[in-house]
Amino acid sequence: MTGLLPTSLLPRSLAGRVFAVFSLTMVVFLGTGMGLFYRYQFLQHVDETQDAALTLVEVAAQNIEDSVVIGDYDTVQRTLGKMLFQSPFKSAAFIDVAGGTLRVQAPKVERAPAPAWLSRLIASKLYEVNRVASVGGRDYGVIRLDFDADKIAAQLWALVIETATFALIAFAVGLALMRTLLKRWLASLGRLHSFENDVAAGRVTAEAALHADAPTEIEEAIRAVNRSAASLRVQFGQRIDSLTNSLMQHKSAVDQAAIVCEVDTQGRIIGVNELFERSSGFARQEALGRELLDFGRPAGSDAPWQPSTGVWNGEVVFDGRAGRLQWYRTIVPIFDAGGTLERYLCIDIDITERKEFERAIVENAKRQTLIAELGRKALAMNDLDELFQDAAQAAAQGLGAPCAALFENTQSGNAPGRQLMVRSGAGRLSQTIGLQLGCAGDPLSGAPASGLRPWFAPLAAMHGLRSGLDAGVGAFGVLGAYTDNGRRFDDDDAVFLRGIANILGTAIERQEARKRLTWLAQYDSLTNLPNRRQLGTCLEDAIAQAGRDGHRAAVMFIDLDRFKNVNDMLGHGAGDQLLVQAAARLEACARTDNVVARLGGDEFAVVLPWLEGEQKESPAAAELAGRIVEALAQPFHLQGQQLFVSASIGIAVYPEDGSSAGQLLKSADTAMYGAKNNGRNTWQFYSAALHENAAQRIQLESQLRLALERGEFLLHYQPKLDLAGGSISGFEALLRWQHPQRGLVPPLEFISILEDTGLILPVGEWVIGEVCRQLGAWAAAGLPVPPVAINLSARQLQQADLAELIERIVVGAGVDPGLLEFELTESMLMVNPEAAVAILSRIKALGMRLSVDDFGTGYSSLAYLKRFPLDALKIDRTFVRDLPDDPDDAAITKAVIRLAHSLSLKVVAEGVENIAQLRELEQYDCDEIQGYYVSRPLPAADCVALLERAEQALAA
Ligand SMILES: Nc1nc2c(ncn2[C@@H]2O[C@@H]3COP(=O)(O)O[C@H]4[C@@H](O)[C@H](n5cnc6c(=O)[nH]c(N)nc65)O[C@@H]4COP(=O)(O)O[C@H]3[C@H]2O)c(=O)[nH]1
Repeated sequence: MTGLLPTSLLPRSLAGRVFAVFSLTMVVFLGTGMGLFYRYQFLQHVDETQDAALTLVEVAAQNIEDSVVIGDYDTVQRTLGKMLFQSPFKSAAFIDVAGGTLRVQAPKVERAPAPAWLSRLIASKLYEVNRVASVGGRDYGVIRLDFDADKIAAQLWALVIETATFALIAFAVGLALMRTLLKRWLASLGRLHSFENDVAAGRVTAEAALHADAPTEIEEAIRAVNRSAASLRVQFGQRIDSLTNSLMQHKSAVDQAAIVCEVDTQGRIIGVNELFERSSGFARQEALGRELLDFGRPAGSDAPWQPSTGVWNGEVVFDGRAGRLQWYRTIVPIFDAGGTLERYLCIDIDITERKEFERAIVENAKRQTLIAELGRKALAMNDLDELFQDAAQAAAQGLGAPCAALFENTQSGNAPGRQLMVRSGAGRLSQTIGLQLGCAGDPLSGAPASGLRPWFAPLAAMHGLRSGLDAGVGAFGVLGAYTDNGRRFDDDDAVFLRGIANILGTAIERQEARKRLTWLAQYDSLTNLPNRRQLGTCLEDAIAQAGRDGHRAAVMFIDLDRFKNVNDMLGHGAGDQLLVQAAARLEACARTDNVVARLGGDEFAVVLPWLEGEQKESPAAAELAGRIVEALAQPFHLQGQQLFVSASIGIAVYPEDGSSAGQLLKSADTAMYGAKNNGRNTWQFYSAALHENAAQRIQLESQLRLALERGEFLLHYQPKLDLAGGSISGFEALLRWQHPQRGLVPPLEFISILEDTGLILPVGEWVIGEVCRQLGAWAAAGLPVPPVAINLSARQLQQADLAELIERIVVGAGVDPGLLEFELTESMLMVNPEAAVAILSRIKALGMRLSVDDFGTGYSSLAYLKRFPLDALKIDRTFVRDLPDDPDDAAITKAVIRLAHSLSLKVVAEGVENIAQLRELEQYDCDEIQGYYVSRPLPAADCVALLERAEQALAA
């Protein structure tokens, strides 16, 4: 309908619209219906009027025909008059044939006038009625009726008015009814408005009311509205719940994370959260009503917050109950719905720790810079006083203290009542340098780190200092920083001060180390004697002096004999003690102008800068050397034991034996070797011949290096005689060197060189292999194969895998291990007894025998030797040599044999050269002998005859 009618023409309300449309429809229908009705009525009325007029004129004609005939025109007139009564005619006339007209007018009737147009319309539709009055075929005249159109129109119009009035009334009643019903039906819809009001008023649970007789559509619509409202209520309820929940969580989160307070428009606190209370230390009741500015003034140069409509951000600081606090503050104005400022929300984040951390970082960086700078100075600076001054300054600066000082411990040792002296100072304490302070006990005990030490009390009183922090600078003293405001120093302060103190300590240590290094560069730390370098300088000086003055100077090279044995047996501690004692004896022997030095190891030297007399071999030098030899030959007392070491001394004289310190020392060394070769415990002046010997030794060394690969080594075998059975009980393999020029060289000339150069290891391995090979050859020749003893050197015993090496060689050669015996010296065993026991036990476990060689020349402790898995011991030939005449040797030999037997060891006497010795040893119950009396060492080939004889003896 709204498409058909412009909506602007329609009323806004539904009722109005329905009413308007209904009215319009009714008007159209009524208008159309009544129009058609009137038209029909009009036409029918015209027709009926026309017909009635015809009938009437017929009746009238019949009634008047007789009268006409008779000329009774009164009757005619009456008849016509009757006919006009209540007729639609205006007039009736009888016109006789002569044209006379009898006209009767219809009486006037008052009627409501009809519109002229209707009269005109009716007049146009009706035609006048004429009837000829004839009687008996003769026409007497014409009866004519004239219609009264106005009258007819008035009648019709009255009808129209009447029906229209009725229709209008009916229409009005219909409209009124409809309006009432519509209003009633739409009243339900109208209630939606009150529902809306309810909702608007917050009564969200209200429902739109339903009218009992409400039309179905409206009922459905209201139900739909109620359903939608219910659904919306549920949805909004959930949404509101969710929002409420979310809001609560946000609030809780904010309350957890931030310090929140609400402030009224005047800047007074009207609410605080728990965190506010906790952080500030102020209870809610205390905070409420107070100015927000009481809880935070801008930390920097920012203007303080003032109530305004803008957001304020900034850092604030205030003194909380638990200390100074720093918060980052955001103040947000809150407006009501109308845009009026309602209050402020103030959110603070506690940045105290962060600020403190930042401050600590900056502070720390400053301190690190100070420490780094001081460290750099400490490295570069040699002047400790300047460094001390810088350290005191740095301590004061880094700690923000007005003064600091370094106190030096001026009393050594642990004596009670130490003294501390102000060594350097910064600030007020810079005037107290040199001041002596009494200090009972440890300078770092007696007061808390942040307080004042008792010993500092006088200075504190003097300068009004109330607190301090100090740190020990090693054994040197104490570094302290002091304030006059009673400030408490914290751990970081202590760490910083310790850092400064450590730098000082390190610098002091470094300088001491430097001094010590300088000293060590010139002196021997063990004996405190000048070292080789210092000796060289002294000797150079002496040479220069002697050269200038034209006199002689000399240097002695002193080597302790058998020092290595002491070292090996009693350990390096004992060796060191021996060296210290020896050094003391040397100094005691030397004259004041002599310089006694230690060259290293067991080597010493004495510089004699001034030699009197013409002789090169100065009696004074000889006399000093003799004194030294004698002094060092005296027993040393170490670890409760009496030990004997002797000395071999070589003397070289300037200018004859060398023109430089190096040459002279070398000559003295050569002479010392000469003394050693002369049987040790003696001295020797340098000579060209000695030099020759030393040169020979060097030459031998290089030749020995090639001897093994050139196959220049060979073995001789010296038999051993079993005294009880009188048979050959075995051989000892003895190394020989077939020198291309010198012929057969005995081992004493080269074994020590082999040992010194380490060549003894491959050569020793070769000896074991060669003995195995020889045993195999003798066995292959069908000879009775005797056991063969092999000498092991100390260097070989130092090989941890010696037993495995021997096993490999013996197993490789396929020799019975029981045919092998190894000879070791006592001193070898004592170098590292634990390792020796382990190695020897493994060798023993392989089935080989072990014996101790040269017994009696070393430590001769049978009890000690019990620890080793030994089978036999060989009495050194020095004890056998003077048998039977020397009662001491006889007694020693007898005792050794008895003791050895008591330990189940066999005894072999070495160096038996005559029958007397043999008989004596027989009496002592000696088991076996070895010596030239039985046989000299023989080449392997010569042994065959011996073995054959033995075989024959066995056969006999
Ligand atoms: N005056 C005298 N001397 C006698 C008599 N009977 C034997 N001798 C000598 O005494 C030495 C015995 O060997 P040693 O005590 O083990 O002493 C040996 C041993 O310590 C060492 N030596 C020899 N061969 C080897 C070897 O293969 N390896 C190692 N490491 N040392 C060896 O060389 C040292 C000397 O060996 P040699 O010169 O062969 O000297 C041998 C031998 O010729 C005698 O009645 N009177």
